[in-house]
Amino acid sequence: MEIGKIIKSNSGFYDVKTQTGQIVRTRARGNFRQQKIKPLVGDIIEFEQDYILKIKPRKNEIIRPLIANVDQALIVMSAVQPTFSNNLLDRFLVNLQAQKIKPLIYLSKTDLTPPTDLAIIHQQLFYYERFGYQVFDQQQMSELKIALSQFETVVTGQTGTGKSTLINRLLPNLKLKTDAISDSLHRGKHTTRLVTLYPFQDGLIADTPGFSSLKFQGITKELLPQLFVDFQYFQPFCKYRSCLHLNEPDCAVKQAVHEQKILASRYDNYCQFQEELAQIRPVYQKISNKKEGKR
Ligand SMILES: Nc1nc2c(ncn2[C@@H]2O[C@H](COP(=O)(O)OP(=O)(O)OP(=O)(O)O)[C@@H](O)[C@H]2O)c(=O)[nH]1
Ligand SMILES: [Zn+2]
Repeated sequence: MEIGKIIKSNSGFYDVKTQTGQIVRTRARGNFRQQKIKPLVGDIIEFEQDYILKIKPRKNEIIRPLIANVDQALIVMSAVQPTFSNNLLDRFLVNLQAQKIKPLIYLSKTDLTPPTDLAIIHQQLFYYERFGYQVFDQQQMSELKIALSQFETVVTGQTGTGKSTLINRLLPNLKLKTDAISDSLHRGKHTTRLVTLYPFQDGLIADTPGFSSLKFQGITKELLPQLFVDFQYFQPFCKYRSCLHLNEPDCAVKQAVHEQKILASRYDNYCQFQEELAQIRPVYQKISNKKEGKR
């Protein structure tokens, strides 16, 4: 029996990276299908003679793309084309943290950005760094490589920000490595979005399809404040323990915004996200009303 990690799947075949770094191809036995369990890219498995015996419990499972056991996500934000958006960045941060995935930030296209615009973006990103987020750009490729070298990382970001460009820089031989299973097989009519984990040093990297919008998943209005890491420093000083930092009196978070200790855009984005969450709430209310009616 051997242990490995699925790095690619196609039509019932799974390419597995073993503990010694070899890539071998396996299949799932019928009993997985009977149990309606589908091995996912990222799964840690026990296998024997080309067959998967057991899938280890997953740390997490993300849907787009379908992938398991993600440690961290590298958010590729372009400075221009598309224009840098702190709103989108905050959206990514909140969503990733809700899924217990550590976010890292990469700023692309700095070479295309006028110096004054770039300075404004750097100033904003400096704020994020102060609150513990790692930020990289083309100047910090070696630091980025270290941050990626031990983990399973998904590269995410808006369409056209430069995810593939970055991955190609990190993995110049990628073309060779993707040949394990022919990519042409992936282009069937009914295929779900398939994903591949590319070995990078002792870690693995996955490219993800670009997003144009990002909806909140599994986030409630009570959880949202906890996902704003900078708010955590001030929250204990709010009058109410359950303060949502909206209309409550004596709110330390709002005071910190006023004193410019919290970036104004962070608070604006927070309020906007709360509004968005409030709009999807009636669905939950309907369900709970029904339940009450039954009692
Ligand atoms: N000048 C410059 N161009 C870049 C940089 N990064 C990406 N590009 C260009 O931006 C365009 C989009 O880059 P991609 O790497 O395809 O972007 P992507 O995020 O993978 O896009 P999707 O696959 O649509 O999600 C390409 O024309 C790249 O050459 C950069 O740092 N500097
Ligand atoms: Zn408050």
